Amino acid sequence: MKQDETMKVKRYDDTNVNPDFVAERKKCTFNIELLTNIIDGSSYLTETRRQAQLAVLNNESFSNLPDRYYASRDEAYAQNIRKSAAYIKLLKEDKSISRAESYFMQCLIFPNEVPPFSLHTTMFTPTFESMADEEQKKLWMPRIENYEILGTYIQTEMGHGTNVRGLETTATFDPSTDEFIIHSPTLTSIKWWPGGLGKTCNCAIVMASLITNGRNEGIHPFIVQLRDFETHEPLKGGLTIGDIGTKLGFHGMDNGFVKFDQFRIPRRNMLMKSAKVTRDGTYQKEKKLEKLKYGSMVFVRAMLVFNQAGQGLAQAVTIAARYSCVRRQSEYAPGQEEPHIIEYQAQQHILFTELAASYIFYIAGNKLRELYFTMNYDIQKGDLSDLPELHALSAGLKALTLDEAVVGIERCRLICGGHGYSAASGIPKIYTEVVAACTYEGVHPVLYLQTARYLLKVYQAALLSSSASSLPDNQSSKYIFRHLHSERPRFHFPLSFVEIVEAFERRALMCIEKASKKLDGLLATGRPHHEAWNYSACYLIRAAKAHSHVYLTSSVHEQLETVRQEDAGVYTVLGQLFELYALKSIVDHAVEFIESCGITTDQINICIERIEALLLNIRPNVLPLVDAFDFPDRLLGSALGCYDGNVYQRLYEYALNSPLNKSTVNVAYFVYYIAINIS
Ligand SMILES: CCCCCCCCCC/C=C\CCCCCCCC(=O)SCCNC(=O)CCNC(=O)[C@H](O)C(C)(C)COP(=O)(O)OP(=O)(O)OC[C@H]1O[C@@H](n2cnc3c(N)ncnc32)[C@H](O)[C@@H]1OP(=O)(O)O
Ligand SMILES: Cc1cc2nc3c(=O)[nH]c(=O)nc-3n(C[C@H](O)[C@H](O)[C@H](O)COP(=O)(O)OP(=O)(O)OC[C@H]3O[C@@H](n4cnc5c(N)ncnc54)[C@H](O)[C@@H]3O)c2cc1C
Repeated sequence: MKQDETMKVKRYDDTNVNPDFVAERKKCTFNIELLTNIIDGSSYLTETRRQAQLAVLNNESFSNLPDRYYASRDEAYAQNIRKSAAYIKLLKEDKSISRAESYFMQCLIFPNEVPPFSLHTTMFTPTFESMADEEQKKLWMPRIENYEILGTYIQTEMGHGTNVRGLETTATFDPSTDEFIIHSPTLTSIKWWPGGLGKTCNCAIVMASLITNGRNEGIHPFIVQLRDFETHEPLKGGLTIGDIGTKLGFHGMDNGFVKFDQFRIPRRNMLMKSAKVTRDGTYQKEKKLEKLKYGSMVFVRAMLVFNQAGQGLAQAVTIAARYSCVRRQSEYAPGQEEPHIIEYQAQQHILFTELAASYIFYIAGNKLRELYFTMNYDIQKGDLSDLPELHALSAGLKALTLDEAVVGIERCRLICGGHGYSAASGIPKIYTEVVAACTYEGVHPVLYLQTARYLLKVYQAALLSSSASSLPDNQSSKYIFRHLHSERPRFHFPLSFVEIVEAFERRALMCIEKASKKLDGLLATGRPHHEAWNYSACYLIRAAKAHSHVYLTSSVHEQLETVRQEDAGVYTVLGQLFELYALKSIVDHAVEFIESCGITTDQINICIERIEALLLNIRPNVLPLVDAFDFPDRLLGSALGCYDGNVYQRLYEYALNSPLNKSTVNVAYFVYYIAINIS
């Protein structure tokens, strides 16, 4: 990105800060900037992010409506399109903007929004790049890269989302014209949900069952032009396209539907890297590359851990923490001034455990992102050996972190009392965006079961081997081999960090063993595999969750070991957060830890006591710990969570701006009440 020295503005306005915040910030015991670097991934990424954010803040084309929470759906969509056009123009003009910079810019231009063109970058382009052959890339990529083609990813249908093999849309090869005919044969086969499909995108990757020479060869990707490049009208020849209507959130996004009625596309619009149909209709495929077609789902799932679970929860926590340091309520000691609500242990327990979780998801999410890019490099070159690991890890972690994050966001809203329920708090918006990610890219029971499927395979392999040497070091399931044939250690309380990681591993191994036994037991009674699998689901899901917890604790522990060499202050606070998250999880799943680690209920009680001690340790650093997330006020969009802590003034301004306050007597009240009473 072109650097502009003149645009260096002060990040935070330190004038007019609530005096309570000034006092809170003075208690800080660690170097905030270092922690920010860890959250971002490096000091370089922190600087990159800040520059990108400044560029957005200083560009008027990216400004929001006076108040985003009062926008109707039409206005929200129009605003997103206006900002998208300015953003895409900028990306086209300044080719030096890197992928990371554009990502950071996008987050701030569209705070807590998935904008209509986002499917173009997150799914359409990656799927095309991964599934098209070289000739197709040469032909299409220049127009995809310069946004002349704006694409979405069309997979889900009204009747099928999870069961991808059950999709009904067909792509039948017609050798007489060298074309595929895309068709929606039933009401339930209408494509439903794709982001940006309703009004915005002009092209799409469409997943459909390929039929040639009378044989159904299964689901394949096709690139399909949907709209005229000049007029933007839907193409003639058999397309009915529209928006699917209002949802829980995503108001600025045109999730859409499309019904294909014998719509024709050239044969070469089938993406032909791993499979192809020749001119005479012969189908050929390279079996080993078959699973590449699921690749973009793996990508987005891996990114959602830091992007939605980590960042979403961290934003809600920032808002709740700042508000808790401003809000005073209830008489703590007779005759004394009301304390800030942060002083109540009940408040601290919720707030600090969610603060800890947000750090864990952020840091583990960053590690997963790095792992994804490392492994995907080989995968794209045709070595798919790491794909099962990456798929299992991204599916389980997407599910676990988002499951925990949405509960955490809601808990943050609740501890803000009545003002948490106001849109002005910013938390309802965060919730509706993050909870969508629990559905898109795969519902969680299904994803956990995918992870469990992989774990059982690893477990079977471990039973047959006594060493882990056959598994590469980056395999998160290596502990299964390591612990299967080794003695369980005696755990000492309070647990050391190393013991914490081993406790999570032992618990996961036990859950995997139990799931395997359950499945084998049902199979032994003569049940068919699919039935035995179905009635083992509760065990299998527990195993997948426990395994995902292993990745969270072990990857953050690895990060802690690095930090230990660098800075004692940051190591201490990060260690407290790590311990708090881990101990709370142990207490929440006490039965599993007691059984797998040979620990006692008394030792669980030691964990409970230790949690209370950690709340006291964390208390002085609470504002600095959320400041370290470094969220600009514009990103949070919250009257309760602003950096300066001037909560009440902002709430009042928000209310004064309510469209209902434009008149003193509302027209509807006049027409339906006063007028009727008069007549
Ligand atoms: C710093 C800068 C960085 C840049 C950051 C970018 C940030 C991006 C952030 C993004 C944020 C927001 C964007 C959001 C946009 C919204 C997008 C929404 C899009 C969608 O929702 S698209 C539709 C998604 N649909 C689904 O997810 C469907 C879910 N269903 C499944 O996945 C199915 O369960 C299924 C896995 C497909 C089952 O199919 P099937 O029955 O055929 O498969 P089996 O169970 O028999 O398994 C077969 C075999 O394949 C393996 N496998 C399954 N899935 C995958 C996979 N994804 N990858 C690899 N392998 C897979 C499975 O394990 C089996 O293997 P085996 O036979 O055991 O060897
Ligand atoms: C905001 C949003 C954006 C989206 N964007 C896109 C997009 O851009 N492109 C696109 O193609 N799709 C998109 N989707 C669709 C999304 O991917 C699907 O909704 C999702 O994969 C779930 O499929 P489904 O809705 O058919 O649920 P179903 O598959 O019907 O599942 C319903 C429930 O049944 C249970 N269930 C189903 N199957 C199983 C099983 N095998 N084992 C155990 N339990 C099961 C689960 O509890 C599940 O929650 C989007 C969805 C949303 C909400």
